[in-house]
Amino acid sequence: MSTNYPAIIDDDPEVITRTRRGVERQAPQCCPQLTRFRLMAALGISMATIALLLLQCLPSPSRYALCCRDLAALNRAIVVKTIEPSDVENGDVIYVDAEYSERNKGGDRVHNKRTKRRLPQCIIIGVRKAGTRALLQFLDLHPAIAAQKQEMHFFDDDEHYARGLAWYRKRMPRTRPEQVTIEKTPAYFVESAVPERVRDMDRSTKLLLILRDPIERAISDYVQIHSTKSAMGKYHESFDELVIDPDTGQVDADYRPIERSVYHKHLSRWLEYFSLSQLHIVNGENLIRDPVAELRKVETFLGLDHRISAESFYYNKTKGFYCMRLQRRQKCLSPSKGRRHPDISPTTMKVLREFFRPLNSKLYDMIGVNFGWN
Ligand SMILES: Nc1ncnc2c1ncn2[C@@H]1O[C@H](COP(=O)(O)OS(=O)(=O)O)[C@@H](OP(=O)(O)O)[C@H]1O
Repeated sequence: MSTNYPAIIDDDPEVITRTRRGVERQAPQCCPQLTRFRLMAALGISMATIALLLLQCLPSPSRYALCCRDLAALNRAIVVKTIEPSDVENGDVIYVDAEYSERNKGGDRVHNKRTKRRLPQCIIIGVRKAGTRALLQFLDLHPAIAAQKQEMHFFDDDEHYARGLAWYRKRMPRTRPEQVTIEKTPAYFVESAVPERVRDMDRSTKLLLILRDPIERAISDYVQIHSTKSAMGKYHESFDELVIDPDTGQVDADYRPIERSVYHKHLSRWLEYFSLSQLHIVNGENLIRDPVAELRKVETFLGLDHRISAESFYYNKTKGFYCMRLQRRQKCLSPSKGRRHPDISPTTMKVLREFFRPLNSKLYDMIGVNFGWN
């Protein structure tokens, strides 16, 4: 059964502007009166809140000191919240309009006594190029989820790991006790030291793994590498050249984009340290087609209420993907997500299908789910 998304299936009028923090997209400034009205309203609400706090401050000197601290925090929050969207920093997200009224879920800026930084109870372990960013951003719509938007590379990078769990914890967002902290680093899935290290942090950690047709994923991986090399002015062979060994005419299983797509091999390492019940596998193709249905399964896995609804999404025709509709702005993933794939020769595709067929069967047997990729 497919989800009923809002009827508006439209493109966004966008202009690109450059800010202190990089490139972002803004809606054209067509309604200055509206902007002025919003500013006045925000000012009015701030003044009223300050007046209320001052009234509470009057009765006792100790409460006066406490209130001054609250007022200072409130002041900082007003400034910070209006100038910077924290998750623009990772370059993976494009804001379609200019308003930064981020939901104050964990009290990231105003430190509520009930919030603190916690180690992640859930980790998106991979797999690279399968939709890990979309999964993280979409889950972050849930009020009981707080995501670290930057990839931490804590468990796969020896230097980071040597800094210890306290270092890692300090990099997590502040959360209330009932919230789930999530981080995503797709490299975790394929790096051999990681499963044991995650188990050593907390054996009850919940793992999310998003998978996609291994051939499509390998092509996407190639496109990512190709675009980095092109940006550096370096020559890069075609996918066909890299993937097929010219001597044997067979798939080069050591080529990294292929090796990373051999899911059953990497997963078996994780299953030495975690039970299958601690792992939820997200279907990457379904997340593109019907995000809400796929996210519902994740909400259930995490033991959370179903709070992410179709109202939070709209289909962006230009991008060809669902984007997020927040309170007063819209947000798509960056252009590096959803790049055009090159044409692959039918011979290469045939060899790849034959290569992956038995490997996919091994994965299906391991997890008891058939993704129907072949
Ligand atoms: N809503 C939405 N918007 C844009 N892109 C989406 C979305 N949902 C899933 N995807 C797919 O995400 C693919 C990129 O995967 P990752 O985010 O895991 O890449 S990365 O490993 O973090 O670089 C990316 O792969 P390519 O299409 O090959 O670029 C997308 O297909």
